Order: sequence, then C-alpha cells, then structure tokens
Amino acid sequence: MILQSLEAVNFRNYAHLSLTLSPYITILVGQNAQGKTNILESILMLSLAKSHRAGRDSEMIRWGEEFASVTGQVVRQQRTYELNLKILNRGKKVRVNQIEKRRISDFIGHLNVVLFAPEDLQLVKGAPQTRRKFLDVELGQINPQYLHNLVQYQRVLQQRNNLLKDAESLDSRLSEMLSVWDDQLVEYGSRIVTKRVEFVHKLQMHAAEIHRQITSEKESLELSYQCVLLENGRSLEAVKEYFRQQLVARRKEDFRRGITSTGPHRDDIEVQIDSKNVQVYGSQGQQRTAALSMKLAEIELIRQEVGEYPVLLLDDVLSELDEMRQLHLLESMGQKVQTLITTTMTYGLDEMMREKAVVYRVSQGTIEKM
Ligand SMILES: Nc1ncnc2c1ncn2[C@@H]1O[C@H](COP(=O)(O)OP(=O)(O)OP(=O)(O)O)[C@@H](O)[C@H]1O
Repeated sequence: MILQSLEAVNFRNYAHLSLTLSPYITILVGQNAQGKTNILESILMLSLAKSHRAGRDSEMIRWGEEFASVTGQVVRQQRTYELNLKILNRGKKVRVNQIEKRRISDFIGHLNVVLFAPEDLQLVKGAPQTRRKFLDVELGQINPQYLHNLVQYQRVLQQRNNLLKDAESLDSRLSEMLSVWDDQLVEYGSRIVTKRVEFVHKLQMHAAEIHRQITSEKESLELSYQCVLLENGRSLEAVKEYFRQQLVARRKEDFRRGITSTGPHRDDIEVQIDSKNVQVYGSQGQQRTAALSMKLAEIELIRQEVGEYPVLLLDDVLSELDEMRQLHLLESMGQKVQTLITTTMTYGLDEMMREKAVVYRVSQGTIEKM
C-alpha cells in the first residue's frame, strides 16, 4: 500500500504540514528536535490512532491550540482512502472518506505501518512487556477483533485486580464476584493467547529466514511464545479450560498479592540463536540482529495477512546498524516497500538510495523539498 500524501494542522510543532511522498523512499533530514519524528508519529496516528511515545493524545496538539488534525491519502488494493484523525483536548474523532467512524477499530487497519525506532533495538533485550507490546501492536493492526479482545481483557483485569486489592477477606461473596470476572477474563484472554501463538509461529518462519540471510547463514533464530496456559494444548477450548482452572487454583495467592498472577498479561516471546537464549547469552550485536529480523519479519507477515506490504518508517535507526545490516535492510525493503527515513545527515546513506529518494529538509516545524 502507498501513502500518497500527508497533511497535518496544529500537530506538534507543525502549524501546517503538507507532504507528498515518494512511492519508494522519502528521506526527512534535519537536525535534532526539528520535527522529523513528529511526521512519523502523525503517520502512526493514521494507522493505529495511537502514538508510540505520547502518554496522552492531547500532547500532540500544538501548544496553545485547541485541536490537531492529520489527513492522509492511502492507496490499497487499487482503492483510495482518505483517512482523517482529529485530536481534541477531550478525545479524538476519526473519519474514513469523510465519514465519521464511531469505533476507532473501524478506522484502524486502513493504513498498515511498521515503525522501526532506536528503542526497538531493545525488543530482544528489554523486559517481557516490550515483547507483549510488540505482539499487541502488530496483531492489533491486522486483526480488529484482537484489538477488541485486548481492550476488554485489560478492562476486566483492572476490575479484578481492584477487587482483589480492596477486599478484606477471601469469603464466599468475594469468590462469587471473582467468578464473574474470571468468566470474562477466560473468554477474552484465551482468544488473545491463541492468536498470539499463531502469530509468533508465522513470525518465526519469516524471522528465521531473514536472520539466516543477515548472518550469511551462520546463525539460526528461533522464536517461541511462552505461556503457561498452553499446558494442555493450543486449541481455544484447551486454553480456556486450563485458564479457568488456574484462576481458581491461584485464587488464594492472588488475594494475598492483590493481583492476577496468571493470564496473557504475563506472557513472553523467547528468542533463541542456535538453541541458546539470546536475552541471557547473546552479544549486543546478536540481540540487535535478532530484533531487526523480528521487525523485518513483521513486514512480510503483514503482507501475507492483508495482501500488501505496509509502509515502513525508519526513525533514525540507520546509524545504529552496521553496514551489513544497513545494506540488508535497504536492499530487501527499498525495492518493494514504501519507506520513510529520518536522519540527521544524508552522507551516511547509500548512494543509490539517495538518487532514488525524495528528500525533504525539516527545520523548526517546516519542510522544504531538496
Ligand atoms: N505539542 C507540541 N507543540 C509544539 N511543539 C512541540 C509539541 N510537542 C513537541 N514539540 C516540539 O517538537 C520538536 C521535537 O520534534 P521531533 O521529536 O520530531 O524531533 P526530531 O526532528 O525527530 O529530532 P531528533 O533527531 O532529536 O529525534 C521539539 O522542538 C519540541 O519542542
């Protein structure tokens, strides 16, 4: 799919931004704090209706203004969509082809993007939460039902935890109330688990192949979804049954600790190279290469799921990768995936790419074609 153009009003440090993108490579070059990442963030908002870095949506409204708006023209499967997202101090509104959508999940999924930012190099090394977020963001943008289940699961989990924290004793009344939440937790949670298992399995196939190429066939990468609820099998029914059993079995412990100790909010992806856990034994370079392989695999996976390549956003990462990995990234993606790159300098970039790319200079919330 192609993002043809982008317009933003009062978004971060842009009073007004209007950008025509190359179907191949667009490079945004500028010094620090000029507004390069802000542009990628606005594109992410069109894709996920959520920023990768803002705590609250209202942070993205230009200081002193009442609202921010982002509009993009997307071509996918030979159809053009106009996506518009308006952020107000209270809430946001989304439109597709000028028709307002009441549910955000009806907006998400028109534009698929994969963002690769410096913090993603922590994907392997970081805490399990980082890998769960990776799963949720990627699955969420290709599967609206997953997103729905996730939102519901988090809501129920929060309520259950509040109940556990506030309760004074584990009496029959509390048990009864917990059972009500458990039913819902099992319903939503089991669906999340089975989708994640399937996703990691597919991701593994692509990531292993990419990793093999990047390391010139020297290393073999393996990903596996770590979840205690898979003890009795991977089918939805098996997960549901085991999840229910575990919630009951751990009720005392949960009450004592004031939290829910089992469920997909505790899961992880194990990353191995040559059968050794990379989080524990991998060098920094191996951890980075594994993270890169996972991210690039995501691109292939989205293509498989939605029938087209997503738009790739590379936020200042080229300088973080050595030449071999940079080359692989650009060679494998540059030809077939629409790519936006932010960088503080162009001289480190591949010659061929610079010739093909559309380059904009970004300076204090304004852009100029070079
Ligand atoms: N709500 C806002 N209103 C106005 N300006 C903002 C707002 N939020 C952030 N900014 C400004 O945006 C700029 C940061 O932009 P951005 O994060 O895109 O930088 P960048 O060009 O990617 O820099 P770097 O190379 O350091 O990552 C800062 O100058 C910041 O003050």
